[in-house]
Formats: sequence, structure tokens, C-alpha cells
Amino acid sequence: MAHPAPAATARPLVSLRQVGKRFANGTLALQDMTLDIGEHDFISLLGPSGCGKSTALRLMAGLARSSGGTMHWSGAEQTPSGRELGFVFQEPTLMPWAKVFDNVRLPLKLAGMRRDAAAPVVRQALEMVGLSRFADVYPRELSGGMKMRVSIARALVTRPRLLLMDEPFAALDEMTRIKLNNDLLAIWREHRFSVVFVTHSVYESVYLSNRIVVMAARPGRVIDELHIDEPYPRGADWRSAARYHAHCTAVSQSLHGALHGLGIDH
Ligand SMILES: Nc1ncnc2c1ncn2[C@@H]1O[C@H](COP(=O)(O)OP(=O)(O)OP(=O)(O)O)[C@@H](O)[C@H]1O
Repeated sequence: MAHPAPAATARPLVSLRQVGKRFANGTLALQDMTLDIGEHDFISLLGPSGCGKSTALRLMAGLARSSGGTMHWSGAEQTPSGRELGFVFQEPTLMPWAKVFDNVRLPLKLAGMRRDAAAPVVRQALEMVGLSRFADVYPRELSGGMKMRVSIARALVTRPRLLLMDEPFAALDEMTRIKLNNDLLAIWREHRFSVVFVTHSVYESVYLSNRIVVMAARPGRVIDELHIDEPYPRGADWRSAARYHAHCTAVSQSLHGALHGLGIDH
């Protein structure tokens, strides 16, 4: 059944206010980022190399400490526990010596869950990404797309409320990327977590997101936000729709502004 794009900023899950990051060498990687991540938002961070996308994601994940601003998680200022967020990197970062099952089980193991209790949870996560039959194989036996699916299953095995993804499909071929885009959207619609997705691709961001945050470099900062108020599910029809291409044009123009330091006026 079709449902509309989530209303932007409805009941924010995480609120960032003027969050910044300056590294010890003086680089201002992120300046005054203000963003509300709503329940069941799918937000893309889009911008040229060095505009602070990864830094923003790492700050949200608590993997780096901000040098200014505040971050509130569901109304309370606190670091989210590992169970409330999942992180997917560009590389699948799997343990080569462990089978798929044990790679996906890792966050539960770290949380102290016994293997027998974890087993059905791991199986569910593998089912979500279509890898039920591959629990007992090693990562080296899998294609790049399948390895990324394992990485997504591992991030989702704790049922996080927020999934952070740093260019997860950038290294994949076009067909695999399209398939993973579709499968990610299906999982997101069914399980209703929020996503912050870093990408360089205008097309991918418009395909997936209900909100696109455009960023510029030197210093890294947000310069624009575009809303893609189009219904889900989105599939092949959406990719060939005139409205999809109109959104891509608008986002490209905004990104052009990011590259050339222009102000954007929507
Ligand atoms: N540990 C660090 N120490 C110093 N500077 C850093 C560090 N990490 C990142 N930077 C700098 O901060 C800026 C933002 O980097 P970041 O990786 O967040 O950008 P990005 O938009 O994710 O880039 P890309 O698309 O190339 O991955 C860049 O100028 C980068 O060189």
C-alpha cells in the first residue's frame, strides 16, 4: 500500500543544534549544523568531498566528540546506546575468519546476549536482507553486494531506531546498487527506523529520501535542505517519472551552488 513521504521533523528522534567539529590541526570540518531527524525520516547528506558528511555522521554516532553545539536524543541530552543506532560503512568491514552468522551476531555478543538467545534474532536479521541461506558461509564466498547485505543485517540486528549509512553502496556496480536501494527502502518501510544516508549521488538521494541536506566545504556546513514529498513505495516507475527527474534537477542546482559557494533561493 502506498504511503506518503514522512512529514519532516515530526517528533524528532535526534535534534542537532549548531553542532560543530574543529580538528586539532585547525580544520573546521563542520560548522553549526542544525538538523532534526524525525521518526521514520530518510535523510540524505549530499555534498562534495570534504564538506563534513562523514564527520556529521560520526558525531551523530558518538564516534567523535563535537567541539560545539548540542545534540539531543529523543528529548534528552545523552549519548544514544549502541542498541539505538546502527552504523554501515562504505566497506562492509566483516570479520573474515567468522561465518556470516557470527558476523551478524557480533553486536548482540558485545551486548552480552547468549548464543542460543541470539540465534533467532540473527536469523530474522538475515531474512530481512535476503541472506537466510548464507548463515554458514564465510565472507570470502560472497559477492560485494552480499557482503554489504551482511553489514546491513549486522547494523539492524539490535533493531536500532536510527540507521547511519556512510556511502554504503558507492563501491558497488550499478545493478547491485539499484537492487540494494530497493531492498533498503523495503526494510525501512517495514521496520520504520530513521535513516541518515551519506551519498555523492544526486540520483540515489532523490530515489531514496524524503529529505536531502545539501552541504558545502571549507568550512563543512549545511547550505540547503530539499524535501522530496513523494509517496512510497518507490520503484522503477519512480525512477522513470518526470517528477523524479524534476527533483534531480532541483537537487543538482542546489549542489552546483554548494560547489560554487552560491546562495540558493527556492
Ligand atoms: N581526523 C581528522 N583530522 C583533521 N582533519 C580531518 C580529519 N577527518 C576529516 N578531516 C577533514 O575534515 C573535513 C571534512 O571531512 P569529512 O570526511 O567529514 O568530509 P566528507 O564530506 O565526508 O568527504 P568525502 O565525501 O570525501 O568522504 C575535510 O577537510 C577533511 O580533510
